[in-house]
Amino acid sequence: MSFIKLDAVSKQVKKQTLINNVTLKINKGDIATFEGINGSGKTLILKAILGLIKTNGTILINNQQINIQDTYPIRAGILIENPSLIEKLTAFQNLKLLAQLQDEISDDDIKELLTLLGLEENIHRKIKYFSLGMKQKVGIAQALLGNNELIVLDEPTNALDEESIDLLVRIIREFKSNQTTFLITSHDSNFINQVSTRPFVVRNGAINEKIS
Ligand SMILES: Nc1ncnc2c1ncn2[C@@H]1O[C@H](COP(=O)(O)OP(=O)(O)OP(=O)(O)O)[C@@H](O)[C@H]1O
Repeated sequence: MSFIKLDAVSKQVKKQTLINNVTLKINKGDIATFEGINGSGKTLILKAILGLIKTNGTILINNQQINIQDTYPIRAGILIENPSLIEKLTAFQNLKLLAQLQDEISDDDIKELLTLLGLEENIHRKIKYFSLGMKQKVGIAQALLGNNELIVLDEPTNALDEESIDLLVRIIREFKSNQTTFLITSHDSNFINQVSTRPFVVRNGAINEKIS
């Protein structure tokens, strides 16, 4: 059984086709990547899979149909577009807010994750003093926090330097070994080549498997 299954998924707004008849299957533990130019439909496809936008067609997660008003059937960590952070709180406090929604995340887990992302010196610093790349790392930490079955990262390399991208590649590979499933959009083919186990190309809202 596929973990994520899309069958003839489409979205039209004012006669414009934004998602064009997408059919695909993703297995548990896959790192599925969606590569495409600006405006090709990468973010919309992630939003559709997460049940954040209404679409035609069928989206199944663990064989359960997704509807926008329903509770999402699995635990998912999400970074879509810009990280949503409270500027007057510290990196630790921002993650703590999220951790409180789940039972089993300790303060040490939060510190460990921020350290893993290279933010150990800034754990207790307010977000308003963070650079763009540092904010992006806290956004990535939000998505990685807890025991998520699915992690969705929309353009995670935005604002990251080369060294930080290498670090992110290592972290994603490490999570993959725990059978976590990733959906990642990027226009950085070098990054995609390093992490992807299921590369897709998005063009005008349509998706094709990337042939290497
Ligand atoms: N709510 C909406 N209503 C109408 N059009 C929309 C809406 N949201 C997105 N679009 C359009 O859908 C297309 C795909 O948008 P999407 O955000 O998925 O692109 P993307 O591939 O993620 O681009 P980028 O790399 O710039 O983030 C774009 O042409 C965008 O203008």
